[in-house]
Amino acid sequence: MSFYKNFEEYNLEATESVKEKYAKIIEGVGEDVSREGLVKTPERAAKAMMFLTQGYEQDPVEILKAAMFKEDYDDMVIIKDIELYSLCEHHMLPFFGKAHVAYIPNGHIVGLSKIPRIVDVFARRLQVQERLTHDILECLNNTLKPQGVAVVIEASHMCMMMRGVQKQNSVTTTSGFRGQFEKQETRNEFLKLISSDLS
Ligand SMILES: Nc1nc2c(ncn2[C@@H]2O[C@H](COP(=O)(O)OP(=O)(O)OP(=O)(O)O)[C@@H](O)[C@H]2O)c(=O)[nH]1
Ligand SMILES: [Zn+2]
Repeated sequence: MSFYKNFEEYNLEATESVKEKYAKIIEGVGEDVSREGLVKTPERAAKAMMFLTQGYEQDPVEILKAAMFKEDYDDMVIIKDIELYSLCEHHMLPFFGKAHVAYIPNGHIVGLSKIPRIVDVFARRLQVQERLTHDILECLNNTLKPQGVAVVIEASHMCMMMRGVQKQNSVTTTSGFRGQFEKQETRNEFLKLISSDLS
C-alpha cells in the first residue's frame, strides 16, 4: 500500500462507518445533523479522523528500508524540530509539538525525509506521548541498527488545555536513548545541539 495516498480515499468502507457514527455524535450533543451547516459534517469529520489515524495502515519498516544507503559516516545525525500532531488515546483530543531525533550510523544512513515520515506514522494513531517516543526509538533502533538513537518529544496536550485541568502553558517532555546515547557525554552533546540555535 502506498503511503503517499490519502487513507480515506482507499478505505471507503471504514470511512462510511465512521461517518455514520459522527452523525450519531452530532445528534447526541443535541444538534440537528440535517441542517445546512452540518449536513456534510459527518463525512468531513470521518475523512479527517481517517487522515489523523492513517498510521495504522502504514509500515514504518518499509518506509525506512526504501531509503537506506551504505555509508561510512559515523558521527551524529540530528533532525530537530520535526512538528508532530497526534491524538491522545484517553480523550481523542490532539497533542502537538516537536520531535527531535538523532542517530549514529553503523554502516548505513537513511534518507533524511524518512525520519519525519516515521514520526508521522506513529503520531497518526491514538497515542500517549511516552509510547509515541518509544515507538519511534525502537523502530529506528531495530531497522537501522545504528550505534545509537535518541528521541525527544516536547508536546502540549489539548485535553489539559481545553478541558480538565485547563493549563495553557504546560509542556510535556519525553525522551528515549539507546546505544551510544546511553553514555552521558553523547547524550549531552545531543541535548546541547537540539537546544542551540545555530542561525
Ligand atoms: N501519561 C500520559 N497521560 C496522558 C497523555 N495524554 C493524556 N493523558 C492523561 O490521561 C489521563 C486520563 O485520566 P482519567 O482520570 O482517566 O481521565 P479524566 O477524568 O478525563 O482526567 P483529567 O484530564 O484529569 O480530567 C489524564 O491525566 C490525562 O492528562 C499522554 O500522552 N501520556
Ligand atoms: Zn487526553
